[in-house]
Amino acid sequence: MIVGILKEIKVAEKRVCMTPAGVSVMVANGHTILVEKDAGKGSGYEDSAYVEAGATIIGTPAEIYEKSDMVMHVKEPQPSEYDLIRKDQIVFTYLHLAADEAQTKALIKSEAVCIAYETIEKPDGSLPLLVPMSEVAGRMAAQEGAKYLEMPQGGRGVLLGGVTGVEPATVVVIGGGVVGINAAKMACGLGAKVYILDTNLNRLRYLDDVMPANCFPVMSNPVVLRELVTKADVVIGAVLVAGAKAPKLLTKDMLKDMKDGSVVVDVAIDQGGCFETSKATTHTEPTYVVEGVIHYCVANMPGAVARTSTQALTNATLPYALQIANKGWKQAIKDSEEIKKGANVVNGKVTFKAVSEAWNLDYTNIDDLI
Ligand SMILES: NC(=O)C1=CN([C@@H]2O[C@H](COP(=O)(O)OP(=O)(O)OC[C@H]3O[C@@H](n4cnc5c(N)ncnc54)[C@H](O)[C@@H]3O)[C@@H](O)[C@H]2O)C=CC1
Ligand SMILES: CC(=O)C(=O)O
Ligand SMILES: [Mg+2]
Repeated sequence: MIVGILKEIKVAEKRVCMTPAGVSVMVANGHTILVEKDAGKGSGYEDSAYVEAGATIIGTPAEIYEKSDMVMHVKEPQPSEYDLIRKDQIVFTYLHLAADEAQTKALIKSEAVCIAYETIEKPDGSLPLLVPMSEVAGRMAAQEGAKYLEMPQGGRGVLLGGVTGVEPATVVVIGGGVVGINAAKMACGLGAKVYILDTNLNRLRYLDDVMPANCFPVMSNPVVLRELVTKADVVIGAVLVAGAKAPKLLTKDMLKDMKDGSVVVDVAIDQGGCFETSKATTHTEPTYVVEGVIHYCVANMPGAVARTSTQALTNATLPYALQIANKGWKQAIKDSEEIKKGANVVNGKVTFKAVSEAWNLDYTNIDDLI
């Protein structure tokens, strides 16, 4: 198969979807790999490293779309690419369609086969291609919270860990999955008092077992949330209902009761955000203020630590890219329930239920298309 590795064009996005090491594995499996010029530069991989791994360097995204059977990205295709996507072409990347109606419609129109990293799901319910970036974003969320609490950044001037004789900051993490546990680990490590909320009792039991003594796992409900956010210096939004729009848990009304100069980090913004006042921001302008509360809502947080993220992402995506390239998309889906769950829009049909529900579109079972 001819596989195209596109350069990221989202604002300040420096990741690339495959390292040269990943390319060498694809080439060893008999695939032709086209890499857009300078695709790896932001992550520290020169074109020469890709050539050494057996790839061909291509000058423009248009040429990659024209020549490839499968195109790969990190972030969702941007509007400038919509018309380049071809019928029957495989598009394999993060899509987050339940938060993006325009992209959903563009992918339907393209009649391409769009497989989303973030909805590929293992039998135990885990999301193997989301996990590495959730680890990164969770860890970063604690760092961003600490940073924006500093006064030069507009924060209320509280040190996350406090010091001898002075109370530490209070951090509330909503959602105790991969993002949540990673955010909580970092905040706990810095000495903050951390509440982590989830609706899944088994998950709370697990958190209770593994987290340190300054972490308090709590059953999530609106009453508890309202009470905790009034005490919070940092609130981190980390909930997910796979592939669906995030529920709005922190309301504008609750926000009014928060302390001025406190910080909210909505990691779930890629699925539309779990705070009522969230709107997506970029690394060049990451924050804005509502009701005196600093909002950080960057939808591609791992892009800021591209070197780490690119390696972690390739480690996870490569085995799936390989299966799709080796077998073709139909056979790969027939053989793998995990990849089947990744199918979001196929040949003009929406094949992921939560996406069809988000935009009131007809749903087609993928089994009818393979
Ligand atoms: N902004 C960014 O750069 C990035 C964003 N993300 C996003 O972060 C979000 C979280 O991802 P993961 O941690 O990997 O998901 P996950 O599936 O590991 O964890 C989500 C957790 O939320 C809990 N949950 C669901 N509904 C809830 C509710 N109403 N109240 C409290 N908890 C609830 C679930 O029980 C689960 O434990 C996703 O939207 C993901 O796409 C991930 C990576 C990067
Ligand atoms: C998961 C995601 O949205 C990201 O890594 O950018
Ligand atoms: Mg206020």
